[in-house]
Amino acid sequence: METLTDNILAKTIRIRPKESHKGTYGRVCLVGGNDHFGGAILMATEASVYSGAGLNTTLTDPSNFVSLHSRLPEAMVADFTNRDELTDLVSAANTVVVGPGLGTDETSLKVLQAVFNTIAPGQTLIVDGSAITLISKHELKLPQAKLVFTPHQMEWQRLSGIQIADQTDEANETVRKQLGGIVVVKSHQTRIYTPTGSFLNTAGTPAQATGGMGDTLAGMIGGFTAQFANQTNAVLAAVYAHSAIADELARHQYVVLPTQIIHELPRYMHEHQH
Ligand SMILES: NC(=O)C1=CN([C@@H]2O[C@H](COP(=O)(O)OP(=O)(O)OC[C@H]3O[C@@H](n4cnc5c(N)ncnc54)[C@H](O)[C@@H]3O)[C@@H](O)[C@H]2O)[C@@H](O)CC1
Ligand SMILES: Nc1ncnc2c1ncn2[C@@H]1O[C@H](COP(=O)(O)OP(=O)(O)O)[C@@H](O)[C@H]1O
Ligand SMILES: [Mg+2]
Repeated sequence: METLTDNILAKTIRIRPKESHKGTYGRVCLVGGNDHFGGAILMATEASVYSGAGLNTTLTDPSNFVSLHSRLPEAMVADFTNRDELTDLVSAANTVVVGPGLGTDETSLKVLQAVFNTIAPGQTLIVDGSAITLISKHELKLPQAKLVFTPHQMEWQRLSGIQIADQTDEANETVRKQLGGIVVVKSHQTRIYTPTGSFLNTAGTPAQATGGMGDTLAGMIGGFTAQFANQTNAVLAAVYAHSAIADELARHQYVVLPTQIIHELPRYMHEHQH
């Protein structure tokens, strides 16, 4: 198991070429946010926008449209129950993030199945939060795509069947192989399992233990994978940056809010571009 350091940022965050435009930096489609968990998809979307993804569209419950637009005019919105719009927007994306605040009811399940039926093998699909719980509950068949799962330990227990106390590297890696793709098992020391090796994130702080912190990471992984070519490095860099920014803020703060991490992203990425 390799420990992540800021080397991963230098390997990943590129100085932007002059000759470029929003299309150069990827399209992200974020799917989630029911009528109770609007904040989750708002934070995920804000994290993707502030990570620098060129175009961001959020498929959510219409009750979240006004709050999303008033906070984040950069993002586009659409109703996640509109099947035609979902198909068009998911198909057009480089990266799709599904799950933050999606919920686990009948509508949530239909939305997730629509995403799974639309996604293509060349696209990156970040599977977070409620989407992980739904897959576990309904034993859903996974689509062909570049899959990135971002469970916390309880969600990983549901998805993998491995009890939290038994989540050893060996057991986690065995299930990752069965699932395919990358698995980010989030905890106070997040572990990332990839086809090319396993990584330990020793950055991060208990000041991060607050709702929305994982939704924010999912959006960052969305923004990083959409604009940086090496998908594994993009995931690793997002995990590291999320915690390293929190560590900076926690030097002077008892608690670090997800939105505070998001707002530091443009400055932090500027300092670490190569
Ligand atoms: N503002 C919002 O709208 C928020 C919405 N959220 C959404 O709420 C939905 C449910 O997610 P939750 O994670 O709250 O609920 P879950 O029921 O999936 O998991 C939470 C449970 O797991 C336990 N647990 C064990 N180990 C853990 C670990 N290492 N990290 C975190 N929890 C651990 C917790 O104690 C808790 O009982 C998701 O879709 C999520 O995106 C949450 O992110 C909270 C904020
Ligand atoms: N004590 C801690 N130390 C370091 N990181 C933490 C700690 N507690 C939580 N985190 C981080 O916060 C995030 C929580 O994710 P998650 O539980 O999915 O949050 P939510 O679903 O509420 O957005 C993960 O990235 C996790 O690593
Ligand atoms: Mg979560």
